[in-house]
Amino acid sequence: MSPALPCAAPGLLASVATLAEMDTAIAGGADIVDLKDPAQGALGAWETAALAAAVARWRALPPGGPLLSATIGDHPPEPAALATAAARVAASGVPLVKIGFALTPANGPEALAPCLSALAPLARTHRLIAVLFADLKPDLAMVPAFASAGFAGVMLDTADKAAGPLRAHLDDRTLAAFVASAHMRGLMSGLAGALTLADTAPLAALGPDYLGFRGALCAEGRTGALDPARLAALRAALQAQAAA
Ligand SMILES: O=C[C@H](O)COP(=O)(O)O
Repeated sequence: MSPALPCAAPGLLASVATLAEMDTAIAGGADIVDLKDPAQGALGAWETAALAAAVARWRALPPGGPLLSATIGDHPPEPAALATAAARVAASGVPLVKIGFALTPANGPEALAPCLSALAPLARTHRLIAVLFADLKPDLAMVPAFASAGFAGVMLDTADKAAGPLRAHLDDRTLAAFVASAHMRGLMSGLAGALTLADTAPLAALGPDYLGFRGALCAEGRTGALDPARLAALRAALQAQAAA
């Protein structure tokens, strides 16, 4: 079974661009604080010094606080590129490292195998989360390969934030199958991709461990500032799912 987050409804992953936003996300009850620079792309990465500062701040929190994740940047599905970027982020001490695999029907399993081989040493020492992009139409039958490679979790997101939200690319039945496939293999599962408040109930019903948000947290688009009121509304919506 999945190393699920400590709540019945999905946890709330909040992507943050700065240390100040990290504090806001913690105060607002995020279950996973996700260090990501949205101005640098779908999985834009933080600089090394800022990552170190965030990890130090997270380690100083009292017990029972959120998990911490970080993205490694947008890279092609090439072994050296992914392994180098993932190693840099993992070296910061961040407990969850999110690695995007820009896989399409055309470059699926053939591209994935060498990437997973290159990441295997890191997967033995760190908790890696594979991110697949719904708008690239990846073959979701690849989920078991991440479990075999020692990953801790898989999530779906979108690469092109102008191309519509997650559920415009994959229907709920497919998303449910993705979540179930992850859980059958002991992988944490996450769903994201331009999600809004209206997505929380239908996606919570599919049983993922967490839902991820950036754009919905910002009043002026995902590269704008994180708005505590928007975070509070999403937090309340997920809590309502837990109570339902
Ligand atoms: O990991 C989650 C992402 O930050 C989601 O970003 P988004 O809501 O802008 O698509």
